[in-house]
Amino acid sequence: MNASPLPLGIAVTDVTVTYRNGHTALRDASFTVPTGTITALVGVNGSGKSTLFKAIMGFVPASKGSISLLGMAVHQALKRNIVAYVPQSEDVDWNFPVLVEDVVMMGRYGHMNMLRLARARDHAAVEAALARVGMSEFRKRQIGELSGGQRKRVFLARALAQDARIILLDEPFTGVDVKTEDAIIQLLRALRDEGRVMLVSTHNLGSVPEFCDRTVLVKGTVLAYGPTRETFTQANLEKTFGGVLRHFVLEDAPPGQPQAVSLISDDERPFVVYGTDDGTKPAAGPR
Ligand SMILES: Nc1ncnc2c1ncn2[C@@H]1O[C@H](COP(=O)(O)OP(=O)(O)OP(=O)(O)O)[C@@H](O)[C@H]1O
Repeated sequence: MNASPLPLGIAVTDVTVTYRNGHTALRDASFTVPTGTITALVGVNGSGKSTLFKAIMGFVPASKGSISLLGMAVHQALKRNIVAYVPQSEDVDWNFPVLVEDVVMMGRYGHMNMLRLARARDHAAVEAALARVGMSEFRKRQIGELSGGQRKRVFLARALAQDARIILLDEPFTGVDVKTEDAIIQLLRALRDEGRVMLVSTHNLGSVPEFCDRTVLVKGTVLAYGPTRETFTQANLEKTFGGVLRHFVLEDAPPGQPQAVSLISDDERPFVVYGTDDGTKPAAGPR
């Protein structure tokens, strides 16, 4: 007998979000994310990525459409601690005096009673989460005393302490060195292999084909979504980024090298598209 299929990790259907000032940041956005995947959320500044995260977290209401998380409505999923949000650095007050271990303990709040008294299992979860992101020795540090990469790891540890099945990461690589980025990617892969869902907004286009199974392209709505191989194409990226995409074509390569190379760069790591063997035009998609 076949096992019944797992519910979709995230299903967003025809979602429109209008802020109180009347600005519609997302219109009729639809996409799905299966469980056990890392999905990139890609788009220019102001295209609606954070708005999508806020709608998934129930911070802003959708004026139209529906969102389901592991088959549950958002409010049910939040109640069951299924979803965690790792915020953009700019959204955090780093001057707030709080220790690293206290930030990670916040991930346990949903598992505690109203008095928020941490029990042995909460301390154990915090310890395990800090160890997993390599931050155990920083547990007594003030959060404001950490580097950008260390801060990201602490917020990821908070999501792990929560044992969230769906983790939303808002630009986790901004201000992070390549070594830390690689360490975060390794961790995300391990979490994917445990069957969790990671939705990651990023401007590091070059890293997307490397570690994201799927991609959602956003520009005030969802333009395209699906396996990265099919979605993350030069044509789709041009639609998504329009004039702001820096697109260089390097030609006249030496013999034996790809005959044309396009560098598509939004911000940080560029996305490299190698040319066809006859050297006439760049092939879309990573190699
Ligand atoms: N609270 C708000 N009230 C009104 N408009 C908002 C609000 N928050 C965001 N917006 C607007 O909604 C649009 C989408 O913003 P959003 O923050 O979702 O973009 P983003 O894709 O996350 O951008 P970035 O890459 O810069 O983080 C923008 O035009 C923004 O100015």
